[in-house]
Amino acid sequence: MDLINNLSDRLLFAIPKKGRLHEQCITLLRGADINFHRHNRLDIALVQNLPIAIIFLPAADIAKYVGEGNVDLGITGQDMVSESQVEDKIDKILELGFGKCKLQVQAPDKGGPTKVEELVGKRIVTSFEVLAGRYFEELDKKYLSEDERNAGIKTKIQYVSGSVEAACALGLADGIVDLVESGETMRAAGLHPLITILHTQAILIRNKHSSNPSLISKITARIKGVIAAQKYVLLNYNISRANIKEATKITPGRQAPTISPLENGEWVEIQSMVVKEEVASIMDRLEEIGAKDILVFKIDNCRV
Ligand SMILES: Nc1ncnc2c1ncn2[C@@H]1O[C@H](COP(=O)(O)OP(=O)(O)OP(=O)(O)O)[C@@H](O)[C@H]1O
Ligand SMILES: O=P(O)(O)OC[C@H]1O[C@H](OP(=O)(O)OP(=O)(O)O)[C@H](O)[C@@H]1O
Repeated sequence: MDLINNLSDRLLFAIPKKGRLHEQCITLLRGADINFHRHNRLDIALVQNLPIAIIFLPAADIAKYVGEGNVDLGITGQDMVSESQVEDKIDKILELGFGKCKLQVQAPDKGGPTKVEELVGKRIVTSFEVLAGRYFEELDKKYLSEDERNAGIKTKIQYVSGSVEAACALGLADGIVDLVESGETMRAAGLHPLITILHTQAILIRNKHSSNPSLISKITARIKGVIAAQKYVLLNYNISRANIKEATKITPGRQAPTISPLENGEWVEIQSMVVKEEVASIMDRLEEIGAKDILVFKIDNCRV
């Protein structure tokens, strides 16, 4: 198939071709019924049921491509958007709730600094040279004297593309700036955090001037539905009429709970969406007020 000639009428939607965000992006698109087949090693896949082409790119490049308008829509980390300095060229459509982590300044446990200002004038290694550079430029202004600055002293930021955590052990750096989620990689490298520069998660972005806003709205609504379905479960239980007020305080629902009478007249059935992470404690509280037959249902997809 002539892929390139097939792209002209399609909305171009970039997702990370590998790495931390890749699998979740694929799951999200599948859940949104955006169907495509990626041929072996090809970085472009045509969507079969919508006029969209999925473009597989390094997460680090997606913000730049969307910002420049080479692609219309993309999923990448907020960190990549800030690092690429394209915030004025893109619209952030939606936070996606995965890829959550922090960009932190880190230093060696043994003999390393305990405060970030101790790194001023020293060597920092990072893949985030813009964000790290901006952060330490401010610290330099604050903590270096005018004489020191006039003498050309400043914190040195060196870019590496990966394995940033090895830099201190290799003698290349006094501190690093890198992403931390569980902290396992940091601890394994004998490092500790000094300060958080940025909180990040995966986001859906569009170019400010991208065409086909109605298709973008449709994709956004579908993705929102998948995210909400992952976040909520449906709770169903029976409760005596006397306890309806108390029960609806515990499960108010998104708009309001659905309350249906049971045949015996004294009891009702209540149905309500609840946040998945809170379901166990909500069930405990419902039991305490006498709820029976509490059932939890997974939501496959929804529009809220
Ligand atoms: N440990 C993590 N936990 C959650 N999200 C992360 C983590 N590490 C990175 N991310 C998010 O995923 C994005 C891509 O990071 P990743 O390390 O996968 O990038 P990559 O360098 O393109 O991939 P690779 O390391 O395979 O070359 C980051 O910009 C960040 O938003
Ligand atoms: O706090 P943790 O849960 O240990 O995660 C942090 C690690 O995850 C990312 O790297 P990744 O594993 O994606 O590989 P990379 O070094 O190739 O970017 C990041 O660069 C850290 O190294």
